[in-house]
Amino acid sequence: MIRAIVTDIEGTTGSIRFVHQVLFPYARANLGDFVRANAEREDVAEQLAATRELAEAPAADLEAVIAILEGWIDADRKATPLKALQGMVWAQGYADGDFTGHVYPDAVKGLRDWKERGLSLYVYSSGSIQAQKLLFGHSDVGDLTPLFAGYFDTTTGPKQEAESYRRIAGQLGIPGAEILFLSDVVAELDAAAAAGFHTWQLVREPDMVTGDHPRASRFDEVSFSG
Ligand SMILES: CSCCC(=O)C(=O)COP(=O)(O)O
Ligand SMILES: [Mg+2]
Repeated sequence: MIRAIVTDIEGTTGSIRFVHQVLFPYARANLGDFVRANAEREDVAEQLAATRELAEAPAADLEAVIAILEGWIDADRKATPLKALQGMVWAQGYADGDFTGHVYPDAVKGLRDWKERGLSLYVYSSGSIQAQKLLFGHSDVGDLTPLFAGYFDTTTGPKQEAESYRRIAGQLGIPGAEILFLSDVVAELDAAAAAGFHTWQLVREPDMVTGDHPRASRFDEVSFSG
């Protein structure tokens, strides 16, 4: 019996294209100037220090740290300090109306239906919690944040490690066997399944790697008891 649903974002609730062709290029174009202008801000300084530590570059000056972060964007590295800074940069883009968060119409309907059925909905993305709230708060169809009971990011752990899902279940106070995890990435689904979660893979693009998880191309194809 499923009581809670935890969903990935990129490739699951929204398109990979939006993340890679809108969000990441916006961050790539604006992160340097944002960091230069806000390096003294406490939350920014904290992430710059975390970047130096993760990159094992304690003596890196500001320009060197920016170069490290830009390299991580190019490599799509899910590094927690980069994700935190990207969220801060995207805030400006959403505020200026440069873009809205892409959410598939079937995902909007599915999430609304599941919430109406009494399920608790959560997000687990490599994007920071701030970035998740921005995307759903400024979505193509308006503010979807009232749908969600909570958010998890890589501060809980990497998405491809079972321990991260055990932590999520622990924080929710719900056994993994009563939680459904949705993602497009098999390694994430494998990790969730290893923690006892139910899983469905969203296969929204051609030629995607698939595994041993039930597959759906839309949220209304996802079925479970609960
Ligand atoms: C929160 S929107 C930006 C998504 C992002 O930065 C990312 O790396 C995609 O991660 P996901 O875990 O949603 O596939
Ligand atoms: Mg994904």
